[in-house]
Order: sequence, then C-alpha cells, then structure tokens
Amino acid sequence: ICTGSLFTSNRRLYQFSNMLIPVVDFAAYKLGKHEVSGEQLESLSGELKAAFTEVGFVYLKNTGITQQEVDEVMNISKKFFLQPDDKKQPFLRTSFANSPNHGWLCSETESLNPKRPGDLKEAFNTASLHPGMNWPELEGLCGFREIQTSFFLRCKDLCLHVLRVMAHCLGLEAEVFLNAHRLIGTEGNGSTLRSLYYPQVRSDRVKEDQLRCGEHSDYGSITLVFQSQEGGLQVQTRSGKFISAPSIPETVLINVADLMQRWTGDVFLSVIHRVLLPPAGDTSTRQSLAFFVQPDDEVIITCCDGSNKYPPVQAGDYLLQRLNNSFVEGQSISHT
Ligand SMILES: O=C(O)CCC(=O)C(=O)O
Ligand SMILES: [Fe+2]
Repeated sequence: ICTGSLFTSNRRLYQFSNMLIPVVDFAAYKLGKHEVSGEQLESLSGELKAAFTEVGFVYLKNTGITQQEVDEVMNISKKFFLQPDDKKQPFLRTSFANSPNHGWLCSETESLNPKRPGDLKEAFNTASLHPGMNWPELEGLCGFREIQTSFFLRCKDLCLHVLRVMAHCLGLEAEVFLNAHRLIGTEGNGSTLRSLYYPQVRSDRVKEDQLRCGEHSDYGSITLVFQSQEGGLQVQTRSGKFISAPSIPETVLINVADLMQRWTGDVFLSVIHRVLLPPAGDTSTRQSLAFFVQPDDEVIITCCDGSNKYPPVQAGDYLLQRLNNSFVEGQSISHT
C-alpha cells in the first residue's frame, strides 16, 4: 500500500509538471501532407504560438514519425556506443576534414554548461550526408549509415512543416523561415542529427557538479528531441524552476533555439534545459536523439519585426562560435 500511494503521488506530480509543456496534435500537417487548410493552419499556429511564447517547448503528436523509426535509430546507435573506444576512435568528431562537427564524441568532452565538468554522455553527430564520408561499418552495425541518414531526412521534412507553421504564428510569409533552411543536409547548412547515449552512472566516479548534460539552450532555429523512457530531462520555466520533460511515446518534443529567439526579437523563447543524473543506485542508461535545426550558413539573421534588438549575425559563424565555447581544449573547429 505504501509503495502504491507513493507511486500515485509521484505520478500526480509528474503529470502536473508535465502539463506545463503542451501536447499539440499535428495530424493536420503530418509528414506526407503537402497542404494544410487555412483553418487548420490557423488552429495549429495558435497552439504552437502559445507554447513557443510561454514555455519554449512543445510535444507534437501524430507527426508521421513513428516510435518504430525512433527505436530503430536508437538500437543501431546503441550497438555503436557499446563498442570499445578504440573501435569508435576512427570516427571521432573533428577528424572529418570537410565536416568537423560530424562524428563521435567520447564521454566528458563537451560541457554544455562550461561551469560544470564534462557531460556524462557519448554522442554520434550526423552532420554530413556527403557520399564520400567514412561511416562505421563494423560487425553488427550494418545499416548504421542508412538508418541515421534516413532519420535525418525525416526530421528535416518535419522541421520544414513546423517552420512553416511558426512563420504563420507571427503573421509572416511561410518563406521567411523556409528560404533560410533550403540547404539542410548539404555542405552549406549545419543542421545535425545527434544520437546521444548516457551510460550507466557510477556514483563513486562522478565529479562534483557533474551532470548527464549541463544547463544550456540550443544554438540554432529549433530542435526536435526523441527520448527513451528513462527520465532526466528538465526545462526551466519563467520563474526559474526546473520541471521534468519526460518521454511521451509517439511524440516529438520540439524546442525553440537561440537563433530563433534572436530572429523573432524574443517573441519565441529559447529556454535553458539539462539532463540530470539518475537517482543514486539507479544503473539505467538513457538515450535520446536530437535534431538540431540550423539556418543555412550564409543566412544573416536580423530581427524579423524590423527592430534592431540584436545586431545581424551570420548563422554559420554563430554556430561555430557556440560550438567552440562548449568543448574542452583541443576540440575546436574552424571554417572549412
Ligand atoms: O538528451 C536529451 O534529452 C536532451 C539533450 C540536449 O538537450 C542536447 O543535447 O542539446
Ligand atoms: Fe539541448
């Protein structure tokens, strides 16, 4: 009985905090639908606008991306991560000349909050779909390239639908955002699919203040997030309090990132989030997939309301600067 009531009360808390991040039904403009009626666009943009101006995060359901697709990417990614480091070393991030952000990040090399020790996570960034790239092709990993690439393209399609609705939210022509995201998946755009693996945490080895992922906001226009069932992701509210953003199966969690906040003169909010360590003694691992949407490198971001709230900035330069601020020494990248 005791456990039961504890569970119930935990569960209530969970649902309560969860209510702050709205769940929006995207069926009217899901993948495969090339058109959306004026009425449906109106209703979707009303819901997204409320979420992005008040919370900065939204769960979308009925996007057309299925749980099965997500599981497939997580499963093949996990096989990669579970290999010994020397097998992953050839794919190290910064070792690909034409796409320095592409590849594997080993644990504790990135601190998304530079005041904390390195994040307790590993990741694989798919930042280039160029046919000349070298991909992991080890035993049991067949299909790694195909699976990451096709999921990248699914996320690309979905983000274009979302960006169209976001322009509508602000009374702007759809092209305002879409024209700035024409090169996703090519050399002129930094959008990246990041597959994340949070290994078991050994409490005797954790450094002071270390987290799975330190407090940060994302850099680009928007981010699509898919999480495994283990919790940990928290989002800061306007009052400064952190609330949980648990995985909700069959949904995509979408958040506004910093360039989008700048672009909209602070109308859409890019909010701080983090991933906590599991409770002491909890040996579970965690996975997530983040599709970081970035405007084309050459695009100059100015406030879309015509104000001078922020000086113009070139999207590619901005990304590079932000990336370099969160890596430990020796992991800096520069223009190619
Ligand atoms: O793992 C997650 O759920 C989110 C990770 C994240 O926020 C990031 O990598 O930017
Ligand atoms: Fe993030």
